[in-house]
Amino acid sequence: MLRQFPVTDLHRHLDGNIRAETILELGRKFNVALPATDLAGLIPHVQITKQEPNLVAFLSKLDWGVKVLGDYDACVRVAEENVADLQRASIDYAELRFSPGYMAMSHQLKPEGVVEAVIEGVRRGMAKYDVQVNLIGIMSRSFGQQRCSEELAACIAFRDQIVAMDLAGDELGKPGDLFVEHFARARDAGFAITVHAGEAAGAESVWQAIRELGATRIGHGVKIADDPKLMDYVAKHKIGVESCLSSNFQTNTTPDLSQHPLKQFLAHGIRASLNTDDPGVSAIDLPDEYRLAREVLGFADEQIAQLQSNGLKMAFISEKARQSLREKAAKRAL
Ligand SMILES: O=c1[nH]cnc2c1ncn2[C@@H]1O[C@H](CO)[C@@H](O)[C@H]1O
Ligand SMILES: [Zn+2]
Repeated sequence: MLRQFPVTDLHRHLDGNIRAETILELGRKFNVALPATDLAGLIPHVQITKQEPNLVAFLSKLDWGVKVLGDYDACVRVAEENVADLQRASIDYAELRFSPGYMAMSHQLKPEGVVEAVIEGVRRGMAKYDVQVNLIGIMSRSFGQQRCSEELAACIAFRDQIVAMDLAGDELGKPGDLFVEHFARARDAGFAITVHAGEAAGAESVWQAIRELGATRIGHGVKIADDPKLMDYVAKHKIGVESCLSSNFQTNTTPDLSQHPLKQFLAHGIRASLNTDDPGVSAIDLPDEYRLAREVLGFADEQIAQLQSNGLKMAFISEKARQSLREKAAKRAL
């Protein structure tokens, strides 16, 4: 990445970035029977070590991280550690997304309490580290409509501290049509909308997310490249595409990364940015993704700068905040 421009990560799951050491410690604390008692033994259960056959297999690697969240303090801790990790990855501004129901479910916590704890952890992290963070609430579609309603209600209860709502999880098993009412409520509450679409399912899922759910940004959107009309639409309407290279390889969405459509997106004038998805689970961070863009997609400085510029434009922040991020990066270049 180019240090003279702001570095953003707009698609980063806080609950897909729980450190393996923390999982071990919290597992001991809350008497959760983990599949291993040491780090080397645990890693294959909580990180991707080889390409997974599909999205759902990939997603199962996030489960141990949330199974050890035994109380609200544990949620505060992982949120604060997430902010520390941002600084380590040289990120200036991140949107951390999380699924309060998923984080709450193993120990019967309340989704509202999880939201409050995550806000507190991020607040503590921002007091310590030179990083700006906004939060995105996730509705985990895999657990159905009722659970998603509860997640939305928990986020609405903290409306002022969450910028957007997202839909994540099993895109094939739980299509977007099941969540039209949820997103109407989310938009009424004033949230911006980003939706995971065109990852496991096809271009029609992206059309649905834009037209029926009101998405102005799309998570992954790999399958946009299959539909020329959608390519034009996304470019014309400045729909932001949150690309995540390693994740797309590991979920088998893009079995050959050199064929990833990010290159076509940029060439078509689509506002696409580079992001991590689940850095802890994928065992990568943002600098690795920029390295892949150069080495596997052959990007030169011009395209790297475009990705960073798109990330800043897509961010769910005010113009004033955007400008202060630009100024911070420009100073660093002197
Ligand atoms: O790449 C992804 N695609 C779809 N859903 C995802 C991905 N990574 C994580 N989650 C989902 O997000 C929630 C936790 O934040 C969980 O529902 C998890 O399954
Ligand atoms: Zn994601």
